[in-house]
Formats: sequence, C-alpha cells, structure tokens
Amino acid sequence: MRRGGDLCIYSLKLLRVDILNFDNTQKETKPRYQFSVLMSKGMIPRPLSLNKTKTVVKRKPVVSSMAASLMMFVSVYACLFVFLLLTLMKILDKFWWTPMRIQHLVGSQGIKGPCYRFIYGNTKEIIKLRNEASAKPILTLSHDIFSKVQPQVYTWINAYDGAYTKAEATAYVKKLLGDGLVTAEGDKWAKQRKLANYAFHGESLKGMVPVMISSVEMMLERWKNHQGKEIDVSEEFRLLTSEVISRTAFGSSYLEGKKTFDLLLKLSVLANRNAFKVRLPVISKFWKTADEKEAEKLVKGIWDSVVKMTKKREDKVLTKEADSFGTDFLGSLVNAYHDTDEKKRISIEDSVDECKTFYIAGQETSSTMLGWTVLLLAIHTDWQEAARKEVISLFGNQNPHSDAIVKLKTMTMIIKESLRLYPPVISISRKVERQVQLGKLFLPAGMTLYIANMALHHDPQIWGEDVHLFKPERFSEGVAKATRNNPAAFFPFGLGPRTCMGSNFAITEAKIVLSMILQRYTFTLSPSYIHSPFTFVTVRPQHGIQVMLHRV
Ligand code: HEM
Repeated sequence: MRRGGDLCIYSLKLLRVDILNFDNTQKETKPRYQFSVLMSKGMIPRPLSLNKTKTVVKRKPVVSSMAASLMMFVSVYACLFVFLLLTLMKILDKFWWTPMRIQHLVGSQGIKGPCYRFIYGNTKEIIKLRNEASAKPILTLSHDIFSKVQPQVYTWINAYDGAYTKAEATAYVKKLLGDGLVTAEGDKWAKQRKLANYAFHGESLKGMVPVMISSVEMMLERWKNHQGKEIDVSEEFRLLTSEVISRTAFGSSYLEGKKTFDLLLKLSVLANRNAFKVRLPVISKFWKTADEKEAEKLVKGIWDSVVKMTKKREDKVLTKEADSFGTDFLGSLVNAYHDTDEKKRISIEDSVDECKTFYIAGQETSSTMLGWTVLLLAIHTDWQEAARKEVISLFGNQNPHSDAIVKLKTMTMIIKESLRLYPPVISISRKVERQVQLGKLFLPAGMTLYIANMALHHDPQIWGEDVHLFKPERFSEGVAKATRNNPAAFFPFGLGPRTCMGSNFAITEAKIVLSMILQRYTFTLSPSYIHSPFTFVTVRPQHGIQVMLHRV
C-alpha cells in the first residue's frame, strides 16, 4: 500500500495539513530541450562532406561559415536561456506556485495555518521557536513536554486549531537510512519487510533473549562502580542498546560495530542541524555546503565499514569456517544477496541501507525509551517498588526467561505510560500521492500529512485533565479502555502496514533490562538532573538522565 493511502483510517482529528512540506520533487520533469534536435532540424548546418572520388571545386564558404558560427552562437545562448528559464520556473513552482496553491486549497476548506513565506516557508519561525525552547529547561519535573519538544507544532495548534508543519524526510535522512525498510515503498518494501520479519519475530526473537541478558550483565558489571553514587543512565543505555542490536542482528559486538555507530551518529548530527534548512533545486546539485560535503564523506565511510562486515560473513563460508551465512538479520541479508532467484535477490546497496536502518532504528529509539522509563520510575518510587515486586515474584533473583517476560503486567503498564508521555518517535508523515477526498476534505496531490502522535498522547480531551501525570493504571485494562476505544489516540509504534518492525524486540529488550536493574538496584533522581527533553532523531534528554543508585 502506498504511504498516502494509509491515512484514510485515521480520524480527521489526526490530520494536520502541512503546507510547508509539499513534495513535488518526484514529479520533476526532465529538461525537454535537446541539442540534437537543433541539429536534425537543420538549424545548425552540418559540416560539408568531401567526396574524394569526384573532383570538387573547393570554395571557401565564407558567408555560410559565418552564418553557421552565428547560428551556433545563437543556439548555445538560446539553450542557456531555456535552461535558466526552466530552472527559474522549477524554483518558482516549488517555492511559490505549489505552496500557494495548496495553502489556498486547504484554506478555502477552513484549515488555517501559519502563512507561507517565499523560499523559507515557515522554517525561520521553526528555528526561532526551537532555539527558544531548547535554551530553557523545564524548571519543575513536569511531564508536560509537548510545547518544549515541538514548540512550533504546539504554537500552531493553539493558534490555528489543526494546521501543522512537519520535518520532511530531507536528503540527510535519506543519507542516514538509505532506501531501507523505513523509507522503501512498493515491492521493494514488501521484500525487505519479509526478510526483517523473519529475523525479528517468533523463534528468532526468543533466541535473542540470552544475548540481551548477557549484554545487560556486561552493563551491570560497570554499574558496580556506581553503587551509592550518581550514574547517567542515558549514556549507559546508548551503549547497551548498541551492543544488543550489534550482537542480535549483526553477530558482532558494539566495539566491532563502533566505527559504523560513530559515523552514523556524526551523520545524524548533520541531519539534525540541517533539518529546517532550505536548498534550492538544481542549484543545490552543483553547489554543496560544507555539511553536505562532510555528509557524503560519512556516507562513504559507513558504506565501507558495512561492506567490510558483510564480506567478513561471506569469507567465513568461503574459508569453510562456517557452513552458512547465518540466521540472524545480517545472515538473511547476505543470503538474499546471493539468492539465485532474481525476484528474491537484493543488491549490495539494499543490503547496506538495511544495515544502516537497523543500526539506527534498533538502537536510538530503545535507548531513549529506557532512559525516560527509568526517569519516571526514579520519581515515582511507588511504581518502582510495584514493578520490583512483580519481577521478584516471577523470576526471584534469576535472570528473566522468555516464557515469563509476557507475564510482566505492571511493567507493561509502566512502559506504555512512558511511551505515551515520552514517545521516542513524535510524529509520522505521509505524502498524498494523488488527489484524494478524505471525509469532507479534499487533499491535493503532493501535500504532506503530518500525524503528531505526541499531540494526541498529550491531549486532555482524550486522556482527561490528568493527561500530564504519570499514571500507568490508565493501561490496567488495556489500550482500548485507556483510549476509550480510539485506536488512533495512542500509537507510539505507528499504525497500519507500516507499523514498527521492531516493537516486540524493543519491548522484550526493555522488560529484560528493567527487570535486571530492579532485581539489583533501587534508584532515585539525582539533584544534578536538568529536565530538558528535546528532539534529536528521537525525544532525548538534552543533558542526560542522572540517577542515584542504591543496592537493593
Ligand atoms: C521504543 C522503541 C521504538 C519505537 C517507539 C519505534 C517507533 C516506530 C514508529 C512510530 C514507526 C512507524 C513509522 C511510520 O509509520 O512512518 C516505526 C517503524 C519502524 N521501526 Fe520502530 N520503533 C522502535 C524500535 C524499533 C526497533 C528496536 C527496531 C529494529 C530492531 C525498529 C525498526 C523499525 C523499522 C524497520 C520501521 C519501518 C517499518 C516499515 O516501514 O515497514 N524500531 N518505528
């Protein structure tokens, strides 16, 4: 299913019109003028052919050669003029005509939003609001973070009741994720989704539990030095989730994959920095900024290290060290790359893009979810105690085992409430591929729909006046009850066919990590913690999450 189509299932309330992020790049037409046409139509004289068998009286065609030069001169300038004219038209189309048309169309249907400004759209305002928000930490430990994390969306919802902008998938995001599962479409998406499904669900996921446990043991070994002291859990969880995804998906350790992680991190810094910068079409192809040049180098570095990792796996089979490419995610990718069936085969580019996607998606989101959950439990020690009791009653002091992980009911409620208040992915966007009617709304092709799940997770009309309070009991009778049967009110992992590929993986990992911490430690929030959630790929704690560790 095309991404645009998925949205029909959402209620109108979810749909926010994003005038800024119309995307007409896919519809770009190729330049139609061609030099060869001029030639074939006789506008540029062909050179005289010299027939050696006949006696030809050669005359210097002084006048005609001057005319030819003149014609050539005029033709070149005409082409240049046409090229510049087309470029100008393209720029005007992208930065003036299409946004104004979309703004007029949606405005005439009663959807209001911030005015579109030529070239910049609303980016200047976004940058200003974001800078202001990130400069000020929240002085109390309030979970009312929506206005802090997405100040522009918050301001505009209040000002225009429903008009939005969104962070479009920029060229940098493409560089970061390639054409992997998150961004791919159509048949390619279906093929990649099947491969990943096999590697991350059912028995494969069960098989990952011991690896997750031993990675947590490694982390807890480090924590022994912090007993009775402060520890920044966000940094710890970054290392832990990197280790877990490296070992479960790629059969290597964090240290082996460190170079790839470091390069991806640098690239995400550039992606974040350039998220709201405007680049002119055509011109941006010839003139690259320092960040773009740097990003290209990073992409090359990531390519080299991922290909090296893939080759290592292939070599093991070639040197008979192993008899198959393996059953983990990397193994499935290498198998698919070597598949004799052309329909199932994937290219090396696809394989690299998938690795990049899973390195990022598998680590970043899980890490922030764990951080926010520990913060909430550090403040709400009653819930921390309830979760600990449940863990001890199920596992005692033994490591968690996969069959009982699903029985952690209190912990499930805690994780859901943490995902409601601090959803790592704060919005989902879809492009309207072709003109559609949605309820009474008429949505033009090229428009981007921005579904702000964080806005919904923090909406008092859905959750009640206590919306900003940490109350895991909301989920005691499941999501349907908590949302009063509104499936589109809570979707931290997305909805529909493009729902998160790794949700089971992430929840299993979180339950193991939290159980093993709770078995050993109680924790309270450190006085040095500064409450400042901000967006950097996911919703991150700007200054880390420092807690005080005490042995149980
Ligand atoms: C708390 C953790 C996570 C959260 C909150 C989360 C959230 C999401 C959301 C909201 C989407 C839907 C995006 C859309 O509809 O455009 C998504 C898609 C995806 N997620 Fe996650 N994710 C998490 C963990 C993971 C993990 C651990 C992995 C990999 C092991 C992963 C891999 C993916 C992939 C590959 C997609 C794209 C699926 C597709 O388009 O078919 N995610 N995730």
